[in-house]
Amino acid sequence: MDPTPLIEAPAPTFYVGHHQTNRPLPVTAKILGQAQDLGYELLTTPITTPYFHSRVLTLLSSHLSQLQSGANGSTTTKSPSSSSPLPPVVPPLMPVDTPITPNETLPHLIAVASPWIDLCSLDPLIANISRQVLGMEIAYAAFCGITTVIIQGPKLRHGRANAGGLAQYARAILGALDIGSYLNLLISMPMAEDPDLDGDEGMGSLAPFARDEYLRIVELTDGKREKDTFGSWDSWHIIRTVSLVLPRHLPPQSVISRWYAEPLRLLWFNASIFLRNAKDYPVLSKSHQVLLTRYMRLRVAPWILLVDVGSIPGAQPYDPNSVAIGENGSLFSPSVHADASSAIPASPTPAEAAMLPQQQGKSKYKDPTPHLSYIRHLQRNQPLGSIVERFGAGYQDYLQAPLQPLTDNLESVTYEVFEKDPVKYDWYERAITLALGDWVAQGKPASGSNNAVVIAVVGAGRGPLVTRALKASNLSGVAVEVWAVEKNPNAFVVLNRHNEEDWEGVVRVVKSDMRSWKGPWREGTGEKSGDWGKVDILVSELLGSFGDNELSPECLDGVQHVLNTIHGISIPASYAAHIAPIMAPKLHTDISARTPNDPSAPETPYVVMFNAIDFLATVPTNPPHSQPQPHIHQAWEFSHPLPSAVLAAAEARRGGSIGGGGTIGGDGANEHNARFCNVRFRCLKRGVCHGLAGYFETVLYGDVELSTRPDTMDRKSPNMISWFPIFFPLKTPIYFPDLCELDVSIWRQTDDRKVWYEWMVEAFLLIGDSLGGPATTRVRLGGSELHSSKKNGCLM
Ligand SMILES: C[S@@+](CC[C@H](N)C(=O)[O-])C[C@H]1O[C@@H](n2cnc3c(N)ncnc32)[C@H](O)[C@@H]1O
Repeated sequence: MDPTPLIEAPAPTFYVGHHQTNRPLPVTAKILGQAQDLGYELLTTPITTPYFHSRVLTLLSSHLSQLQSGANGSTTTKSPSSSSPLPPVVPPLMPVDTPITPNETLPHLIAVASPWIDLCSLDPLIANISRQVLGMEIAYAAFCGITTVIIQGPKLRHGRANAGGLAQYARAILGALDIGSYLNLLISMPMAEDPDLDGDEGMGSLAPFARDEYLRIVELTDGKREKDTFGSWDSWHIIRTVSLVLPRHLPPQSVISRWYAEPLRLLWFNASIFLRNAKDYPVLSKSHQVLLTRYMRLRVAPWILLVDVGSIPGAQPYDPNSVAIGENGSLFSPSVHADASSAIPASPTPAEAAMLPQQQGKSKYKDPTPHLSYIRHLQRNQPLGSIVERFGAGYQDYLQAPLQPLTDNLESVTYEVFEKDPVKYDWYERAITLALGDWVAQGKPASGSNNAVVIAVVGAGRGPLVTRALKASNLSGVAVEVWAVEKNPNAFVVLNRHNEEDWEGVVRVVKSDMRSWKGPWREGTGEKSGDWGKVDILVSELLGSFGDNELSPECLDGVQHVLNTIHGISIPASYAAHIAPIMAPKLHTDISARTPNDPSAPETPYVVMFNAIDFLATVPTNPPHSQPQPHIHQAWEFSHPLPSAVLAAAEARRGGSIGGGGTIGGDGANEHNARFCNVRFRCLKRGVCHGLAGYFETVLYGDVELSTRPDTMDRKSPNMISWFPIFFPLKTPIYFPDLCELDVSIWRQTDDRKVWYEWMVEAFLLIGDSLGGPATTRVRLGGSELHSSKKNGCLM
C-alpha cells in the first residue's frame, strides 16, 4: 500500500504567451495591458534591439577586415595563448541597445536572448563574441528583475559544416547560469532535427561569419544526411529546462515520449503548424491536440507560446530589414539576401497565407486572436484525466519512502486512504465469492462448526476486507466463520467497534502478529479441552508497490501453520514483481540533491507516481505509430500456500541446527524467500538510464487479478489507486547509443532479520545488427555499481 493522501486534481490551466519575431519595441505597459485584455498571460521581449545587433555585426566586420589586412602585412595585437589576435570587446549596453528597463511590466515578460549569436561556433572569434553578447544580455536581464530567459538551442551543423561545438555551448550556458543565478534559462530546441532546416541561420546570424579553416566539413556519402529523429534530444541531453519548438509534422511517438520526460517549460506553437478548418479558422491537427493534452498533464505543465500569430492589435511591427543595416549604414550579414527571399516563402503555409492580408491591415476575422481563442477552446475541452491521475494530483514524481506496516503501526488516516480504492475491495469480494462457490462445488469439507468455511483476514486493518468476506458469503450463499487478525493495537479497537456496530458481533477479532497466532480457538465441550482449529481461506493484503516489499512472503509463511493443510486457499494465491529500465531525469536530480545529507538516498527504493519518465525499451505496437508500449519484465513470483516441505526445511535451518548458515547472513531460514533475476531489455534508440521502474501483478483467485503495470492495469484492474510504482535509482545514470541492450540484475536478499534489494544495470552495444535482426557482437559499454538498500531494509 502507498502512504498517499489522495486529493482530486483541478482541471488543467493553460498559461498562454505571445511571441512575435518582429515585435514593436519596447513592450510597454499599454501593449501588455492590451495583450492581457485579449487573454494572453505573458509576452516575450528581446533583451537587445536590432540596433545592438547591427553594432555587433559592425564590430565583427571591422575586426575581420583588420585581420584580413593583418594577413596582408599590417600588425595586430596577438593573444598570449595562440598566434591569433585577441577578439574585439563588445562595448557595454547603452539605452539604445535594449528595450528593457526595470518596471512593473517585467514580471509578465519572458526575455529572449539574441538568436543570432552562435555559442557553439568552432571559430573561436564567433564563439567569443557570442559568449560576450549572451553574458551582457543575461546580466542585464537579471539586473532588471526578469525571471525567465529563452536562449536559442545549439545549431549543430550549419548546413554542411559540423559545428561539434556542443561542449562549448554547454559551457557557455553554465557561464550564463553563474551570471544570472536566479534566472530560469530555457533552451529552445526543435522537437526533432530537420536536416532541411538545419542550415537555415536566421537573418544577421553570426554563424556564417565562421572562417573556413575552423569548420569541419562533414563528408556525406550520398550528399544527403539521414534524418535523425533523436538527434535534437541527444544534443539537449548534455545541456540539460527546455523550451520545445513543435514541428508541423510530428516525429514518432518515441520522440514525443522522450521529450515528455524532460523538464519542459515552454511549448512553441508557430503559426505555421496551425491548419485551417472548413470555416477558415486556425486549428491544430489531431496529433498536435493529443500531444498538447499529454504534455499539459505534466506535473508542472509547460507554458504555451503562440509564435508569429499576428501583432497584438494596436502595436505595429518594426521593419525587420533594419536589422541588417549597421551603424555605418552598410554592413549585411552574408545570409541576408537568402533570408530576405525566404522571409515570405514561395509557398506559404495556410496560416502564413492567412496572415498576409492581416499584416496589411485587412483582418478577415472579427476575432482578433483566433489562435488564442482556439487554444482556450482546447483548454475548456480537455478530457478528464484517469481516476489515478485525478486522485494522485500533486504526487507526480514525488519520492516517498515505502511503508513498513510490519514494523510501524499505521495511522487511521492511512487506512482511510486505502479504503477509498474503487477497485481493490470489489476485486477481493469477487475473489472470495468465487473461492467460496468453488469450495462448495468441489465438495470440500470445511473447518468451522456446522461445516462453515473458516475465513481469516490476516492484517485486517480497520476491517474493509472483513466486510467484503461477509458480503461474499451472502452473495455465494455459503456459510462462513470469520476471524480478523491484526497486530496494530489501535486498529484492533476499531475492528472491535465495527464488530459491535456493523457485523452483528459475528466476527472473532484477535490482536496478534499473524506469525504467532495459533489459529481459531475452539472451546472444548465436556471433558474435551479446547484446541486451535484450522483456517480454510486466508485473506490478506500485505502487498507493497513491488509486491513482496512489505514482507508479505515472510508474514504469510509465518501464518501458514493455521491453514487447512489439504484444501486451504490463500487470497492472494500469488504475486509477481515486474521491472523496466526508465529515463527519469527529474527523479535523478531530486535524489542527487538529497545525497550530500543522506548518502543512502541513491540506494533507496522509492514509491513514486511516475509522470515525467520515459520507458527505454518498448515493444512493437500495432499500428506501429501508436503510443509505444513499455517492455516490462517479470522479475520473480511468490505463491501461497508454500509446499509444506519448503517450510519444514526452513524451520530446520532456524537456529543453525542444520546447514552451514545463510549465504549472506543468518541461519538461512528465510533463504527460500530470496530471489534473483537477470533480464535483458533491447533499446532501439539511445537514451539515459536513471533507474528501474517496479510494478506488481497479483492473482487473488482464479481469474481475478490486480495489476499496477501500465500496460496491463487497464485490463486487469482499471482505475485502481492503492499503489504507485516503485523506483530503484542509479547513482550514476548510464548513457547508451542507438541499438543497445540493458542487462538488469536485481536481487531480493535476506539474512533472516531483514529483507532488502540489490540492483545493477549494464549497457551493451549490439554490432552487426540491423533493426530487430541478429547481432553478431555485443560490446559492453559500461555498468552501474551494485546498489543495495540493506541499510534501509525491511525488518522482519
Ligand atoms: C496494507 S494494510 C491492509 C489493511 C486492510 N486489510 C485493508 O486492505 O485496508 C496491512 C495491514 O496488515 C497489518 N499487518 C502487517 N503485518 C502483520 C502481521 N505480521 N501480523 C498482523 N498484522 C499485520 C498491518 O498492521 C496493516 O493493518
